[in-house]
Amino acid sequence: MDVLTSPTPRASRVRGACPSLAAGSSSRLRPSFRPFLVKFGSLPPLRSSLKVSSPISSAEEVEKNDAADLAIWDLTSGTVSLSPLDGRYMQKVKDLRPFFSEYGLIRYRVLVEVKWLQKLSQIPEVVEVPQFSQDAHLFLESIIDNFDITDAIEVKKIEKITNHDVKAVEYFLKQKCKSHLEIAKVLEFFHFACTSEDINNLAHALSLKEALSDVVFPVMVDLCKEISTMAKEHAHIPMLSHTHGQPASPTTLGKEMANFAVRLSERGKAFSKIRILGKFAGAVGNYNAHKVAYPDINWKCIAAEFVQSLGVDFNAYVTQIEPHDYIAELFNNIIQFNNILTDLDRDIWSYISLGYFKQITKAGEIGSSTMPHKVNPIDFENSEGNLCLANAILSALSMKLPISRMQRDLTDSTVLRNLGVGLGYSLLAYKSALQGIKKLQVNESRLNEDLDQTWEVLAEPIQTVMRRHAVPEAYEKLKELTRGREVSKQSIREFTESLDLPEEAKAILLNLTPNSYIGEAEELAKSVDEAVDLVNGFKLP
Ligand SMILES: O=C(O)C[C@H](Nc1ncnc2c1ncn2[C@@H]1O[C@H](COP(=O)(O)O)[C@@H](O)[C@H]1O)C(=O)O
Repeated sequence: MDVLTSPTPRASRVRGACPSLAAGSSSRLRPSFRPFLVKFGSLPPLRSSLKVSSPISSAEEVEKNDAADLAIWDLTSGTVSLSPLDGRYMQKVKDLRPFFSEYGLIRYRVLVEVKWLQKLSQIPEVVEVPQFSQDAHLFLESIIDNFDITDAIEVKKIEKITNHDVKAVEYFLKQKCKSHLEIAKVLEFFHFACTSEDINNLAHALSLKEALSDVVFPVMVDLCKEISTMAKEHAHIPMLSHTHGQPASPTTLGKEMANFAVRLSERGKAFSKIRILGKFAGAVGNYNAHKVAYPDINWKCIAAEFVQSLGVDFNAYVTQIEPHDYIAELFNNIIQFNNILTDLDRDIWSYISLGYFKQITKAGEIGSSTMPHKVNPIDFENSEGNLCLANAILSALSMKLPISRMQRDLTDSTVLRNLGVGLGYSLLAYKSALQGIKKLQVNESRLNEDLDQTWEVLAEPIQTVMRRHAVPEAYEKLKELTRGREVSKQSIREFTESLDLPEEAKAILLNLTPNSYIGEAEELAKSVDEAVDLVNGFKLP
């Protein structure tokens, strides 16, 4: 499976490797490398006048090439790829490839087909498939465990003839097993009574479940942890609020981060209620063929057992397809998580723009190509941009997938090939936000400067205490003092001194500064862990 984590030349032949648009870069490649790219579809052929003299003509020869060539391959395939997820950002999202590449889909299909044959051998009434020996089971398991890119390519070759991607998997398995005497006798029971969707829906369910648990959730959790850590570290640091973009009652930096940590972790908790569903009920969901072939078997029970044995919840009421409602529910929750993160990205962008955060600089890095002084908030901008793409794709999938004409149409097939794209843009956005957060440095003097210049924020507590002590027209008096006027520490103090208030109340007001007028913000931020439960990470049920 490792082969999919780096785009080796052979991997590029599987569906999913994008053909190039970037013809212009071709003539700068090392001569030995270029013909390979042409051969496998990553570059258009050169005009004859540009042809290099000693071309390498086969994949085998290229594979013998040195590590430097492969490094160039990495760089080159990234530079010419159509999709930025497979190009510029490949390193950040490549962990999703084993699950959502076409290789991944074929591998999961192989797994489901093999497990179904094994299950049939355990049903006593299916006498034609006797209990497999341990050797036969081991042989079948090894097909799953040792599945590699060569196998995937073999399936693709068969698909070229069948023009049916699932049938190609069945033929591949028959081919693979015909050398095993015991299994060879029951080859016709591969894909027995199945429609392709029986295989596909479970393959997609497994890829989603495993990719989320192994790759996406851990990064979401890291993000929440990082934000809660900020909440606790900066719990006590006062910050001017900006409702409507205007100076408003102070908060603390930590408390604002705590809000995000809690919101994001609530979305995380919601995953535990979303059941990943699977069907295995044949061509139109009623076990029609099954019942004719073996009338005495309780096929619904067998299907439920089989689906659950793969770690997927059973959906009994289906057409040809599992209706994908759970994918919509799952993606809607991710969309909400992404929306909250967009809100955080924009807030941090704004705080950086106000100077409340500085960003740690790295020698050699450039901020602006023309304004040498700049340190731009590019990580948060990258995150926001990719969240926009992620949500566009995830919501397109969530709106489309639950709709299929009558007992099925095939529109979902091509759409489902993009599950990893929506999650890929999400993962990239999470990683960019994390990268940005790690560079942040609080600029306390700048925060204090703003607080020091906005003594008018004390108008709210003064008028509230005046109202408590029944001073008439409290609000109106403070409005007269502060609205649209220059307000200083001095003018606020003089006003407070002049009030007809009990001495104790007055002393409290005179002690108040914009820095100390933060309510319970510090305590709320410090106790963020009570509201954010990340110990067990995010989990599907
Ligand atoms: O089990 C069956 O096949 C039943 C059949 N329904 C189908 N169900 C699932 N896959 C099918 C179906 N039909 C075609 N194909 C094959 O799907 C592939 C579609 O390719 P793409 O649009 O690139 O995603 C592409 O490989 C297609 O050949 C029906 O008639 O109801």
